[in-house]
Amino acid sequence: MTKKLTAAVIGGGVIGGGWAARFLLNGWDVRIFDPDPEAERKIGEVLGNARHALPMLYDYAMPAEGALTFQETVAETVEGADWIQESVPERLDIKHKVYAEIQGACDAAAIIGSSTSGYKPSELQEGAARPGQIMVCHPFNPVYLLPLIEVVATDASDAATVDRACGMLTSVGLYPLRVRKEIDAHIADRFLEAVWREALWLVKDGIATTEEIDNAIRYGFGIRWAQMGLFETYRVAGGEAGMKHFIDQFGPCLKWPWTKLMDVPDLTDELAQMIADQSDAQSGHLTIRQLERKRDGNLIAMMRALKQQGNASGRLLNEHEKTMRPTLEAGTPMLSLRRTIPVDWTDVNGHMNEGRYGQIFSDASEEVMAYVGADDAYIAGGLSYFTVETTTKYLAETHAGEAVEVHSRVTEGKGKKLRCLHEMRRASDGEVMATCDQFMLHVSLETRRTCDPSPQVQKNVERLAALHSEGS
Ligand SMILES: NC(=O)C1=CN([C@@H]2O[C@H](COP(=O)(O)OP(=O)(O)OC[C@H]3O[C@@H](n4cnc5c(N)ncnc54)[C@H](O)[C@@H]3O)[C@@H](O)[C@H]2O)C=CC1
Ligand SMILES: C[N+](C)(C)CC(=O)CC(=O)[O-]
Repeated sequence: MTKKLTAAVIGGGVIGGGWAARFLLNGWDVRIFDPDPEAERKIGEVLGNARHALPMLYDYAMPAEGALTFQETVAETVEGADWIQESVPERLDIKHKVYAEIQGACDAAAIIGSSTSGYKPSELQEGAARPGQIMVCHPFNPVYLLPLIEVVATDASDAATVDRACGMLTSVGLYPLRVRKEIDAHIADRFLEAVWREALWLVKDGIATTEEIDNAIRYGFGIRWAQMGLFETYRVAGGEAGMKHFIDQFGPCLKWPWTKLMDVPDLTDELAQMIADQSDAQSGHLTIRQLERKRDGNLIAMMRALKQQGNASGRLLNEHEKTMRPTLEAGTPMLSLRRTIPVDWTDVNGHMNEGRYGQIFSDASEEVMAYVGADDAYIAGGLSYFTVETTTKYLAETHAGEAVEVHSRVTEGKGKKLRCLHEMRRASDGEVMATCDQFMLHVSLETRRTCDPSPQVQKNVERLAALHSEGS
């Protein structure tokens, strides 16, 4: 059995709360220290969002949540922890003080990651008892959904420890991007700063409002960036001649006055007020919590689309999900599927579309098939089952964010025939929400006609049918 891991989160604001949720929902125990008397409430709200959102990304149930505790001191928070994530305000003096407290009580083998947006790891390590223990692990908001973590180490860092840190990040569904050389603001924040600077000029110069700038991003290049990034996108934009042609064509523009480059507009009270007023006009009708929910729903739908395509962050989700696939156990009925209903499965009536029930019962039957030996390798060998008839009953409404379980029984299993009765139940109270009587026939994938299963699969199906008829 693998050891249950413990994370210590120091600073539980926007980012610390997101880290806590990411670890907790992946089954780690989490201890938090934050002197803010409101911290528990604020983290509770972030956790509420995360519990609703993160499980929707996956087609299997996530591990059981870890235990969450709030501590009174840094020392009791970090003692014995495997991972310590510092997310205190972006001030070097505060960070140094916190590292001294952390290193006075934590294990020497623990990872200390800093969420810093801009400091170099060598700056963080200055004056530390064990400098090599501290590395930048820079996340993106919301940490519970966005996978990128920029990992930046120094010559004082032990390479094996950095590798171990990256492995631990991967195990909770994150994407550690190793930054080769330390630099202010790592990689991604340099882009964000450049874009932000340009946007401030466009508002100040009266060229565009905050809403128009957001539209320029979300209706255009913002969608492209999520799937191909910058260089692959521009390679395609070069046409058949690719990147070289793109550079020949657009290279000269770099010298034209298209951007303000390093100029920073004076953030006067007047400019700050103008931006705040435009932002209020654009989004002031929604609370921050409502905007967070809207953001999370959009992110989930987009990432699930990439998951289906197996690209970018979607490929990472597919890899991570493999670690969640359960091993079925024979029972009457057998628990064939556990999952959360994603936001993109609902329809005009605000509940799960009937087509998705078909998906759920089909996924459940694939798990039963795999259990009896008709697994991926068997199918790759040219044999499988096809569904020829289903009768589905819809008994209760199913909503996005609800966790459901499918319990399956083999009600007929002879020769080419395999019949299952599936019940989809709400995980929280066991209420049966839908049933599906599914009749399948064994087929050859070469002839696309029925044929007998392999002797082993036939034996397994018969055994399961006998077991399930006893218990029914
Ligand atoms: N907000 C963002 O978009 C992002 C922020 N970051 C980085 O994450 C870090 C934290 O930023 P946010 O969460 O946005 O700030 P925040 O202001 O939301 O949270 C900071 C938290 O630290 C707590 N704190 C203050 N002194 C402390 C101490 N001595 N010990 C423990 N907790 C203490 C505060 O009470 C507060 O809850 C910064 O280094 C920032 O650069 C990284 C990625 C994105
Ligand atoms: C604005 N910011 C520098 C704090 C942004 C980040 O660090 C990353 C993010 O989530 O955008």
